[in-house]
Amino acid sequence: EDLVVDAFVPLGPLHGLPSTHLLPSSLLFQQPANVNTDEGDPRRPTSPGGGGTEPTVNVCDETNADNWFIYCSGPLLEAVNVHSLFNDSKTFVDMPLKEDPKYVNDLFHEQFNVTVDKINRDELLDFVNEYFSPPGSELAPCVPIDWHPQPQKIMGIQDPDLREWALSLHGIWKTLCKKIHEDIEDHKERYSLIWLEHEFIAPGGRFREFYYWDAYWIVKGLIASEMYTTVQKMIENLASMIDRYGFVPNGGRIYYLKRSQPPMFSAMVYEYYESTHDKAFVRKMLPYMEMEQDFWNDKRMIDVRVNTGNFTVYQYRTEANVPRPESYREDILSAQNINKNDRQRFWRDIASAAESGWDFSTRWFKESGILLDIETTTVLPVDLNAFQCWNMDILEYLYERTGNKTQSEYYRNKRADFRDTIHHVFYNNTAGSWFDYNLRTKGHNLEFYASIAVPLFTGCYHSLNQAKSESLFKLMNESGVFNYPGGVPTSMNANSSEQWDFPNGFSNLNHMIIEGLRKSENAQMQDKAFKIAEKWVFGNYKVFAETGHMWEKYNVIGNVPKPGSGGEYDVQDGFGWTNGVILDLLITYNHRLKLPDQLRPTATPAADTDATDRSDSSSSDPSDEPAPSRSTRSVADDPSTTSAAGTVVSLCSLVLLLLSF
Ligand SMILES: OC[C@H]1O[C@H](O[C@H]2O[C@H](CO)[C@@H](O)[C@H](O)[C@H]2O)[C@H](O)[C@@H](O)[C@@H]1O
Repeated sequence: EDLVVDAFVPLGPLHGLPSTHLLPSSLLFQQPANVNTDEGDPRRPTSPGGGGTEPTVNVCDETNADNWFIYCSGPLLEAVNVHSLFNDSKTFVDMPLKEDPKYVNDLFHEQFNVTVDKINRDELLDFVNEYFSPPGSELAPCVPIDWHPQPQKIMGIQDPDLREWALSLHGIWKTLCKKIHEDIEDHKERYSLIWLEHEFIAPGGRFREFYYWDAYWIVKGLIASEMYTTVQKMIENLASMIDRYGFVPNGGRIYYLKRSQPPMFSAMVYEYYESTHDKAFVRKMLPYMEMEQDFWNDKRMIDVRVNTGNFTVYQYRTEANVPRPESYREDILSAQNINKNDRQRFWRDIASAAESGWDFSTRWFKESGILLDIETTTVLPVDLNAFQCWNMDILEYLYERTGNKTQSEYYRNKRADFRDTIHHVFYNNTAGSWFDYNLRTKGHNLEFYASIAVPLFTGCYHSLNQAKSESLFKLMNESGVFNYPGGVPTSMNANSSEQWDFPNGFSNLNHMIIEGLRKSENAQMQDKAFKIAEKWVFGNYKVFAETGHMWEKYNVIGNVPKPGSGGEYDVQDGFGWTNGVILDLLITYNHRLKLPDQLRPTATPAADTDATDRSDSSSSDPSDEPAPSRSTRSVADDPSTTSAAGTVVSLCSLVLLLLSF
């Protein structure tokens, strides 16, 4: 029954699923498009899949957005995805409305008074072109007011070629700077973008809005660029999110309103303070830091019983149990093999993985290692708890700096207790490291994930107990994760084809590992920190020299440099956290980092001599090639809209399928 009446959606390989899929009608709304959004209307949009056992919790609804029926759920969103108007599901939900949402919704219902499968695709595309503007058109480029061509710190980088490169990266802040058009403030209901007063640095590519945890590494880079006012503005933007919503959403769009991302707000305030000693600003931010703590304490804590007692820890767990609008088609397709009664749980675990920032990774999957077996809310994540431990530490420190002894002491005690909790729940004495804890298996996941190094980065262990950090180092060393030419991989799982797995290396994870080792008291670990920094910096440099871009993630294997791949969207360029990490490392090691001669711009390119990794890097799969950077185009011109040829193939498939019944 799933296959009867649908538009056909041939899609590329995704989450290890075969390459052609039909978007199953039984997962979608089974009602004419002619519904309205009034509470009392019995035909009011329900959740896709229906039939679930839980009440539907949409990612945005009438409680937090005036235009939820356009961007978060409903027949129009569904139709755009069923008919595959765009290659990337995120394109449509980022398109501003030209008229009021209710008006456009009513027009849509009038014009398409049929079930979604009967809608004519070309007419739908015309409709979208007529009533929506291109994604990103609500954002203006900007030059941050504190941008100077030659910041002192960057000019202090000793190696001339690395300094030149750092200046280029410093220049990219002007490309990634975004300012929301002023007139949007009076018409917020026409946008999925959440209004922000100040300009900000976006990650880049399809990520046009702010992203929460990305912002921490962007801030590190802005500090290297001596752009303290921009840092302040970015922090103020995030504080305004906490003020309005009680927490920082995953990103700056209304479809992110039911989930957060790793909590780095306090860490950004801390980094800003360490560079500026601006106590007045810290005093202003402390109430927001507290409010954010309330969110994580009230909404994201869970009790766990382990051998040594009962503890309460944090986990990633959103309430939303529907497909993510920015990945609507992907989530519908993935769910077709999930039992109807389990789909809401499945989508909640999907969105909870997105809250972790690790979307997606075998880290959240059962032993089978496939997305269909995702169980994010069964996992107690070591990195989140280590971040929270750091937040308590930062609160203690900043309260002390600003003269509030009582609160400082409160957080000192809280952090000391929580450090013990982390030990009891996450530390595995036999393996000598911290690991995620699984509530189903009642044990640690002993596979390597770069997240096990986060307690080292956040210093969440007794400072006198250096043996703990040394044994983590030993474990990582012995498991071979330091042996790859391009940096440390995210995991050692090579089978998932998810982006947060092998062979991808992410700059934020490599940065945390480097910083954790660098700040240790062990010379061998500090030396390893430098070696990883060299690999990461030189690998990024090579790829930049070759492609002219900084990428969201990198393939760490093989001497032929490559951007990363895998997951549900093309690798993106820009890229906020990548640039931030490189600038920070170039400043941290400004006297030590020396570009190898063969990488110098004047050098003849060296032949690739690495035979071991050649099989991976010489892949002839064209989809393996780095994706070209995207730019904003009108919808009609957008090459990402699916082709007429694709539709003909789809319709042929439909005829064949119907004949087979
Ligand atoms: O559209 C799919 C997902 O994209 C985002 O996740 C990825 O990019 C973010 C921005 O760089 C990054 O913070 C995250 O770690 C990446 O996995 C988004 O955050 C997800 O919520 C979204 O579903």
